[in-house]
Amino acid sequence: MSPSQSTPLDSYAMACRQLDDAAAHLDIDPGLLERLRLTEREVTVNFPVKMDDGTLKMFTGYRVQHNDVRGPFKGGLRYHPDTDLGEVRALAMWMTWKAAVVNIPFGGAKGSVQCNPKKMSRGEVERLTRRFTWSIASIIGPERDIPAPDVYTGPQEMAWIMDTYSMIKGQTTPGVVTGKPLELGGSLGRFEATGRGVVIAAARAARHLGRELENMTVAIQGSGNVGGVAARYFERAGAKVVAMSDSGGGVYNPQGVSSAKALACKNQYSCLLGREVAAEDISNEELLELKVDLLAPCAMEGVLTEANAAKVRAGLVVEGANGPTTPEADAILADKGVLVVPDILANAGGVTVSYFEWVQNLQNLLWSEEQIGQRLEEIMGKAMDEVLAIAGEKKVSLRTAAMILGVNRVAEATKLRGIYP
Ligand SMILES: NC(=O)c1ccc[n+]([C@@H]2O[C@H](COP(=O)([O-])OP(=O)(O)OC[C@H]3O[C@@H](n4cnc5c(N)ncnc54)[C@H](O)[C@@H]3O)[C@@H](O)[C@H]2O)c1
Repeated sequence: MSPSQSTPLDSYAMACRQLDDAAAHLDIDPGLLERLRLTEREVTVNFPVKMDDGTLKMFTGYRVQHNDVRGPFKGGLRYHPDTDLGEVRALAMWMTWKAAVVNIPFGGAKGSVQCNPKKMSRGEVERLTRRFTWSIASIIGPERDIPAPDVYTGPQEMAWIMDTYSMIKGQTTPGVVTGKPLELGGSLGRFEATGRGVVIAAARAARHLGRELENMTVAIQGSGNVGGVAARYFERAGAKVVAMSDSGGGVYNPQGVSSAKALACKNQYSCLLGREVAAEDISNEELLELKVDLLAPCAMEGVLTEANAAKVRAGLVVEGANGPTTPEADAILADKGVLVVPDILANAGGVTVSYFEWVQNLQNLLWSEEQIGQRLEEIMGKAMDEVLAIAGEKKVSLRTAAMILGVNRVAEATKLRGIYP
């Protein structure tokens, strides 16, 4: 497998390009660089699910394990009709660097199933989740590879994974997944962790620009786990959320959009409606080009591209989503003087509190919400400081600086371990 063989959706090529940009600042042996570029294991499974109407339907799922040199593989599980192996490879690689940037002893992995859960019943999603878990059970486990929620999966899917895995093993094994419901060993603060971390990163970045979040205007793409929670925390920090969106489009009001109302609307109608939240309806494309202080893409990858980056009017972009900015867009934004806080730093709150959840599961401990919040602030704050220092010293973007920090940690750990057998 090489970057040139990656799929037309160029997430993996994009991830490799970011790796090369960082490697240019590091003294890495070419063989080692090749090792870091390649994934360690890629599993594709085709599996049957009995649908509600009695028919049998085949689904395809992936689990890609990029690197476990610093600790067990770790990464989310996505349910999406457009997912493919190239996307999952990239997402797995980004997980490796992300865990290293926040200095947490995990490697990187990712999984996905090609499906549209919005068009499936709860029973169908449960059967799909359980059969997929069964199909990959031999390569996951609390000391091996620990999935977590990602796009269109959440605590309920994690509960089914935990239950299926526990049944296979003959013993209750909460540590096999993170992002579980609290009743099953989930951690306080895990649901909020990624969105909360986005706001911690945004606050530090704003301060770096000589500003505070208070009164800053914010546009958020995506109002799921990451975007929805980030909106609440931005409001708590005194920022004014003026636009939010989901896959169907967005809403905008320069005087502010109440995140509580927007999320209630989404709950009731499964979409955002301007008339319900006293705002104007806008498209996702328009949201990205709004005149705001801060733009937080919190949905899918590849939304800021060569085609629209020049039209971004925000001075600060904080990436809640993984891979929302292509390398071409990165260059355009840098030229315009837009500060981009990269995904592997900005959304690392999720993996950080996942680590807390895993540690609590392995030790049968329960930490308080206060402990979790405090440790999250410390870890995210330290990573932000380290990345800002590298960016200043080497005169590189925050993305390249974060990659330098993460890749170097993985490279050093790899050298120390050596090759066996
Ligand atoms: N959940 C986590 O802990 C976590 C951690 C780190 C990074 N991420 C990343 O954050 C992003 C969002 O994940 P999530 O967990 O919030 O998922 P989610 O399923 O909870 O929410 C996804 C949101 O994106 C919207 N969306 C989907 N397709 C869209 C499109 N084409 N245009 C605009 N909006 C669209 C959906 O309507 C929804 O509001 C993904 O890139 C994911 O990999 C998630």
